[in-house]
Amino acid sequence: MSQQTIAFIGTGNMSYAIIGGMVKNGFAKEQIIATNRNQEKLAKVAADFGVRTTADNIEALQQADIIVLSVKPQMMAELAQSFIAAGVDFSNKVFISVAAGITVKRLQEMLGHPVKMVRCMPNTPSLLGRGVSGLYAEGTSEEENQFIEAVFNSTGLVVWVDKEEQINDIIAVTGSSPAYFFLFMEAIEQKAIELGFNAEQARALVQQTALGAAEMALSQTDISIAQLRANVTSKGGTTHAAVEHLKANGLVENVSGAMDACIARAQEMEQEI
Ligand SMILES: NC(=O)C1=CN([C@@H]2O[C@H](COP(=O)(O)OP(=O)(O)OC[C@H]3O[C@@H](n4cnc5c(N)ncnc54)[C@H](O)[C@@H]3O)[C@@H](O)[C@H]2O)C=CC1
Ligand SMILES: O=C(O)[C@@H]1CCC=N1
Repeated sequence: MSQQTIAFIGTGNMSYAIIGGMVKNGFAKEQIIATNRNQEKLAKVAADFGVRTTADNIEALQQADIIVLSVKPQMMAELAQSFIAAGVDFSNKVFISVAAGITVKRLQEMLGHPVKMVRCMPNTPSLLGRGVSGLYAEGTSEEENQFIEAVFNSTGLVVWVDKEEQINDIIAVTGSSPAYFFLFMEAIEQKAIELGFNAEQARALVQQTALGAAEMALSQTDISIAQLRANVTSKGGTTHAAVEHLKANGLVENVSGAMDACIARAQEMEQEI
């Protein structure tokens, strides 16, 4: 299994990050094929990682044992159709879809076969080896799952889920959530500028504080996140005033509502695509 060839079809942001992690973690470059319609993007992947590249999806499909479907959800049906039209026997290959909002059943319908299918929900910090990937498998062997786990371990933390619908929960908790943190950072950055810091200072201040807070959580897992917050919050002090304002204005309920909206959108996409 370790010598399997893996093809990334539609190597954009997400697959670029996964390939980067694999190469850094000792997967053979010859084992990895990246495709894209866009030659510039392909040239970047080739230059950065030295993996095999091609604009021909069918060539990659033929040569690989594992196919990572990594185009936008709305492009998936057209891609699957082109696989069928090429007349390649792919019924024994393992497919991994990183697309949000397309079920295994729907992917199999698109491909016209009950192929072995893994759904993966990664996130963009995978680029730095700090990602989280949720995995759900149907029809794969233990050996295949181990290989796939090793692939995604090279980009960060891996969590398997037993039920497919939990992939939508993973989207809310880790797939989309880097954007929630970025929004919070943007809000602090914007206010810092309003307070008179220049743009460069505001960016430096917010990113260093976010990194410091994340590293404190990472390095002190024996202390709850609530306690880490309490440790900043002096009784009757400034942090207390700020945190109470956020709470009174519904921050916690808002985050919960945002995550529900994320899951609802994934479910809606399952009906649309
Ligand atoms: N960006 C994110 O944070 C996450 C994205 N995803 C999923 O990953 C998938 C890809 O997302 P991104 O990488 O952000 O998108 P992206 O747009 O950066 O990458 C997709 C790439 O596919 C190429 N492409 C489109 N059709 C093609 C075709 N027929 N043949 C070859 N190449 C083709 C495009 O040129 C593009 O570079 C989506 O399905 C999304 O749901 C999953 C988790 C997180
Ligand atoms: O926004 C999206 O639909 C994708 C899935 C998770 C992150 N980006």
